[in-house]
Amino acid sequence: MANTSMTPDHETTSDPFADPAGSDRMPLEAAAVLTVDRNATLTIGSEALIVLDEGLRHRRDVSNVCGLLPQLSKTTRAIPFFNVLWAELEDFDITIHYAETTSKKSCRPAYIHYTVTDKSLHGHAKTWIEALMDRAYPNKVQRNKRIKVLVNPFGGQGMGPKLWTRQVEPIFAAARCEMNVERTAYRGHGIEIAEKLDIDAFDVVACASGDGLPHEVFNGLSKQSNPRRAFKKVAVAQIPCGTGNAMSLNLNGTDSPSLAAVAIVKGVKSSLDLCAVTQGNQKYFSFLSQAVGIIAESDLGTESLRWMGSFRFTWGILVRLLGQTAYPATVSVLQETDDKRAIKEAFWKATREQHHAEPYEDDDQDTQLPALRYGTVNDPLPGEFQTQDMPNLGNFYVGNMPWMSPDAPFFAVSLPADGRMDMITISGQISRMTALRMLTSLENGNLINFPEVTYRKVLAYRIAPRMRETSGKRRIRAKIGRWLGGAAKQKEGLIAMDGESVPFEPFQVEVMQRLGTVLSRRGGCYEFDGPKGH
Ligand SMILES: Nc1ncnc2c1ncn2[C@@H]1O[C@H](COP(=O)(O)OP(=O)(O)OP(=O)(O)O)[C@@H](O)[C@H]1O
Repeated sequence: MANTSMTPDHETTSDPFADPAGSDRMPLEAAAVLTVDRNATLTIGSEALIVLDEGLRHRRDVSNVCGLLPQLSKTTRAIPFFNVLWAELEDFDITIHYAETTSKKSCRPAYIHYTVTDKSLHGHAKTWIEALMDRAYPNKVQRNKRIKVLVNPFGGQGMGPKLWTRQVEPIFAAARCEMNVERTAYRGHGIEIAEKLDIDAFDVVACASGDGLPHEVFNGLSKQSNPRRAFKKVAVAQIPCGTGNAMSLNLNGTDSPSLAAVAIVKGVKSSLDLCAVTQGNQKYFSFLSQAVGIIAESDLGTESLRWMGSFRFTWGILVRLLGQTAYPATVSVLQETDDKRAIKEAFWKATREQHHAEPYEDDDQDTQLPALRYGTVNDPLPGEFQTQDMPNLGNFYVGNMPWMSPDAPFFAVSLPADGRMDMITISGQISRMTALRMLTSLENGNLINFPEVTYRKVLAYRIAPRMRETSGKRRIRAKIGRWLGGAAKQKEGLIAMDGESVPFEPFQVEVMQRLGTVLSRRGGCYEFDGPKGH
């Protein structure tokens, strides 16, 4: 309970604790408590806003303090500052909007309304509201974000528009965000919208979709006349409404649309490495992952299992692991290290330092995209690349974020802006027992600790996948696997780029450090805290 004896004196202009900068704002200690009337006190605590309302004990009608009290006997409530969406004073009326937690996976907007009865408290109430807003929106968090919202009407199981209207829009509105909403009408529409976006009119593009639409938005921004500035100016965010919601899991820390909405409102602008991909004559950007082999098939080859939701991905892997499928390829890599101990140490160090990191700076003077340092997939292979033929490759997976789906943090030591991609390769010939152990350890981020897993930090790579040979037993196993795994018979192998299918052809990738901008809940780091084991 708050110490209500701290109630400060009324408004004063000669406060001994006054801000030395000469602002007329009262220091926090003085502003911490506001007695609204005889019974109600609002206190700015260290972690939360504490509401004491003794009057409610005697009141039958509590509807005007929506969401304040689950039971009449309870007269106090702590609202984390993170959940405070907006606070304002109009004449003598205080309204505090906040996100009320309704379950582990959802919240809804609620508000508290009080009238300041002691008129002489007006000045203090104003200062108090400002102090509360400073706590609710610390330094690096922008208020009143101007958000371009893209809604994919077919995202996930077609629930996108409903989730947006019911769970997200009311939270953005309560937080006084400006919104401009547009439904995507066809594949590639997100690219066009982002390409033509007035980057001075918006701070954020939020995609109510799976990971496909954010991928399109990054690529649309790259086509702006001043792409470097577009990337810096506009943060890309995801409102998780798809089947693959990795971006939101990693940056908002949730795949719940309502909780993600609060994370976006409170999101801190942060840099993100982007991967420049060349394939054939195409050039585009990938923000999340590139997969050849088992993961691509588990992601793209399980369309008929959409009813399983995100579990279809895990199921797809499981079935294929049991089939010991190999996906042959030639892989050329410019790697920084494959020393797992060094990789983990660098991760912990970066994570510790993140707490003292400088705020995001938009000081990039360049206007155009950085040139490709290693050429395209059509150029001769750069001398620094090390080439390996991998006839028994089972899993080739490159990621830029830890979680690829809920409970699947494949890239446990991935960092958002280290200028490195995390590359995992696993042989297709590991025993089924080991494969199962890997799958069950995945949740804790311990895949990296398996000796059978090669985990590298890389700057660039090229991969030329080949069709796999299927004969005898393998063909039968593949058939059973396809049937169980929900895959149609396909002539070619599959490559997944941010979860979307691209042609089964060689491609080359290089990382462009800090090129993209996103919103992150804690600022500059992902929500996964690293491998749980060691
Ligand atoms: N109106 C539309 N009609 C058809 N396709 C669309 C439409 N709007 C968006 N798309 C496309 O749908 C693709 C997938 O989008 P998104 O990721 O939002 O959905 P999803 O169902 O969750 O997919 P995933 O399973 O890849 O996560 C994107 O490539 C996007 O271009």
